[in-house]
Amino acid sequence: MCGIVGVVSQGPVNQLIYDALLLLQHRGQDAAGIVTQQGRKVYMHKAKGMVRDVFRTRNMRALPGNVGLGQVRYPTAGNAYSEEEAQPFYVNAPFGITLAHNGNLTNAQALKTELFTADHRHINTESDTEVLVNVFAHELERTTRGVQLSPQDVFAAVANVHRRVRGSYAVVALVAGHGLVAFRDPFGIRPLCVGRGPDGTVMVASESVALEGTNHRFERNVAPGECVFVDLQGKVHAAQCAEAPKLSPCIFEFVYLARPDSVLDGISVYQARLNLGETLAKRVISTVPPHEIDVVIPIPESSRPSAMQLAQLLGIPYREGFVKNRYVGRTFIMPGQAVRKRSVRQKLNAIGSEFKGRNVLLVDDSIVRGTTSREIVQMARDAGARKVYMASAAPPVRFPNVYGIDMPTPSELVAHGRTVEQVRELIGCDALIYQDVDGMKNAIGKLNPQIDGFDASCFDGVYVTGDINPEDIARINEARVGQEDPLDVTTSRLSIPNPQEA
Ligand SMILES: O=P(O)(O)OC[C@H]1O[C@H](OP(=O)(O)OP(=O)(O)O)[C@H](O)[C@@H]1O
Ligand SMILES: NC(=O)CC[C@H](N)C(=O)O
Ligand SMILES: [Mg+2]
Repeated sequence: MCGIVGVVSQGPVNQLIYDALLLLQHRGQDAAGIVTQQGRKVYMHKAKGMVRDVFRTRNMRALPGNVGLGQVRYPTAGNAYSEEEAQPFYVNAPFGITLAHNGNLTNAQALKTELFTADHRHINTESDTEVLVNVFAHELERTTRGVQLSPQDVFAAVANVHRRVRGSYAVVALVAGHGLVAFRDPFGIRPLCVGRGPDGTVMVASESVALEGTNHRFERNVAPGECVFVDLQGKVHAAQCAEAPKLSPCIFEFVYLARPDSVLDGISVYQARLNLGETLAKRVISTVPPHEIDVVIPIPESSRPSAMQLAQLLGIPYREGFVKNRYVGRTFIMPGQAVRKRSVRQKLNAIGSEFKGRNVLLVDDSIVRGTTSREIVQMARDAGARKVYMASAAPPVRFPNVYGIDMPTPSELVAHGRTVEQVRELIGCDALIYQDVDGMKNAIGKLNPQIDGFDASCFDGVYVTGDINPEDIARINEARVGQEDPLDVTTSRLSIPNPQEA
């Protein structure tokens, strides 16, 4: 996942894009970039780092114009440490196109070969986004007659993109001198919505929080497969460009990725997490009698709504036992296991009095590599807890994700090939309670009956695009180079020993 935003206004947009990116920072912490357009000239600044570090005053001054887009990156393809793979990407023909992408193409390698042999286009990085911008540019070149670009030309090009590209992609692109293009893959795996400001400014963004926080009224979601073209006057043109669109958003957005104050595809992320807490409470009761739990403690940040609801239903006090260092970012989306592990201890610290002599139930939204839970259980014990129970508001993560979450290797996942009891042993807690897959789907799905289903592939191994096999997963993993922390002196990717190998 990454955060993307695009804006068409009648006044300067650099600060507005910056503000929107700050509101989307939780979706990507590794690199950030902004592109603006004045006349036919395009201005760009992108670099590695968080939004606040990437854009200094001098960079902001060098981003003039009333139209633009931006991105915060969480790398899932290519080289995490490479500045040149930060987004947006630029190609000069046709018209001058810049593009930012949230998602992951599953046929990027095949497309790269095809782009070279059939379309005579050179791809200079390992980024799947560079592949995507070149496919879009090539298709736009083919569908456009003359120097004027009509919305129909754009829609025809996007329809061809859908035919060639596989995987997940929510996209914003700027066609210099013409306008802003936004589209979503035919399954709507990654989110994208449109809003409008009081002065008529049109904004397209990954999450509604970016609209709300910059004083734009949410108007609608971009439908799966749909393309929205906003011309330079702010007029919105839209068309369905996919042959068989089906709304199947990624369920992990609701579990962890998105901000709780966002509403994605008609579902409040906060309400989704409350509902997960409710169904999890029922599972806790059947494993640990509530009278054996003295206190429910969330693992900040994302698990809070689920933990709160669970505690209320069980009638057990909810307490804040861990304090989060607000200057450390999200650990899961950091590249490299060593940096993630270090960060858990830097990020969370226990308040001893909440643990001493108590039986505690720790609640997290999800357990993926097990980095957080293993450290946290130990911290609870060190702080004097008598019994440490652990509950996860999501089911075990057993399968790789190929749609824009950086977990492509099964062996990285603590629950892959292990029973719940084996995971419990590894994490070191006294009982481990997981949500079940149907419970999760129902808890979230009932909030919008119009959703056709979810991509829940990391939980159930069913990939909505229907075309993923083990070779694809291996290839996608290979395409993900340089994700290890350069400071990491250990050789192993996962520091948790595999009991089957022991
Ligand atoms: O099993 P793991 O591999 O450790 O991954 C799961 C953990 O990572 C995330 O937290 P993170 O610190 O990224 O963000 P948060 O502050 O939003 O909870 C998530 O909320 C879990 O706590
Ligand atoms: N997480 C994402 O959406 C990543 C986008 C793109 N695949 C990249 O690696 O830059
Ligand atoms: Mg967390």
